[in-house]
Amino acid sequence: MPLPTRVKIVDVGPRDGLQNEKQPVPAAVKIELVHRLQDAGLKEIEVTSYVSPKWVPQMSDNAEVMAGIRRVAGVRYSVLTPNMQGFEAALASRPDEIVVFGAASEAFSQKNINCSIAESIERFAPVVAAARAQGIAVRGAMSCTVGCPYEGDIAPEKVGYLAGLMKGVGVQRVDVADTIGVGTPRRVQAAIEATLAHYALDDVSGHFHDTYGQALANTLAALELGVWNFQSSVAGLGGCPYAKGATGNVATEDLVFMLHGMGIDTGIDLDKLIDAGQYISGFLQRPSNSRVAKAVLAKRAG
Ligand SMILES: CC(C)(COP(=O)([O-])OP(=O)([O-])OC[C@H]1O[C@@H](n2cnc3c(N)ncnc32)[C@H](O)[C@@H]1OP(=O)([O-])[O-])[C@@H](O)C(=O)NCCC(=O)NCCSC(=O)C[C@@](C)(O)CC(=O)[O-]
Repeated sequence: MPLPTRVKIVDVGPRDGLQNEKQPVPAAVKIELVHRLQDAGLKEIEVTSYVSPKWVPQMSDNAEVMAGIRRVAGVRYSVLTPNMQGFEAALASRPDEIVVFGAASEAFSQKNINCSIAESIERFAPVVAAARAQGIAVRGAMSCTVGCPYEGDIAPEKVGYLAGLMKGVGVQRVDVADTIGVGTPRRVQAAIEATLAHYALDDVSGHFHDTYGQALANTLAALELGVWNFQSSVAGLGGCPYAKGATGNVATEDLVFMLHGMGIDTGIDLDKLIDAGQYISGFLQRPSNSRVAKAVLAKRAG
């Protein structure tokens, strides 16, 4: 399969990147981050989540953040909605896309959303139907498609099973997420292939955390299968509250550098993206996790 010539990136930094942050991040900072990402050319941004503020306090300003962003035509703003309560709350903020999120691991499903895989699908079904009736796109995040912090290795069959359930309730596209970053290229390909039994190539994206330094290799493995949608996090921000020790997604800067180096178009201005990463890293008072950002900043400093 020839490699794709263009790639679409969803920056999940404002949501996945910040949800686990212990220090309060004011809504104004999150809004500014979204603005800087869109100014850098991102066409899809995962802004926030409508989940329980007791479970994920950092996202409790969801409505304020969504109300504060300056929308740009052609940019898709997505939010996570695990159930009807979240969807109804999100509706007022007019997201372009909602994300239901399930797991290929029973244990992770219980820890993350307090229900079994089967129950999660029952919760998603009315959310998906309501969103589609309102003309809102629906994405499904599939966590732990390679490994789970509680169950260990996850077989591709479990990924295929979840993808089939997502498809069955009308989820339009799905993310193959390596939540704890233990995936290696061939195992990630197996998870993607299991998903491709239910979804077309154009509707499958890769979401790779970089905990074990495998995320770019896994991206290349996904590109080899023809996947051209990916999620990443500016400055490599992030981690999941229910996956201890898991670090952030692959840094968007590193992903863009690799893709541009391979002649694959992303529509993103790397310098502006690095500035966006510097903005949030400056606020958090720690260096960016992006190796590319570190290298470029050192070069800029002369
Ligand atoms: C899913 C729930 C809400 C179920 O939580 P639950 O306790 O089973 O829900 P419940 O229906 O029994 O309600 C209990 C309480 O939660 C409230 N509640 C119920 N629903 C909502 C809602 N939508 N928004 C706000 N509040 C809500 C509800 O009002 C009630 O409040 P109380 O009466 O006790 O004051 C809970 O488990 C939760 O919020 N979990 C957090 C999940 C989360 O955000 N995880 C991180 C994101 S997933 C991720 O990072 C992985 C991903 C996507 O990036 C891909 C990857 O890398 O793997």
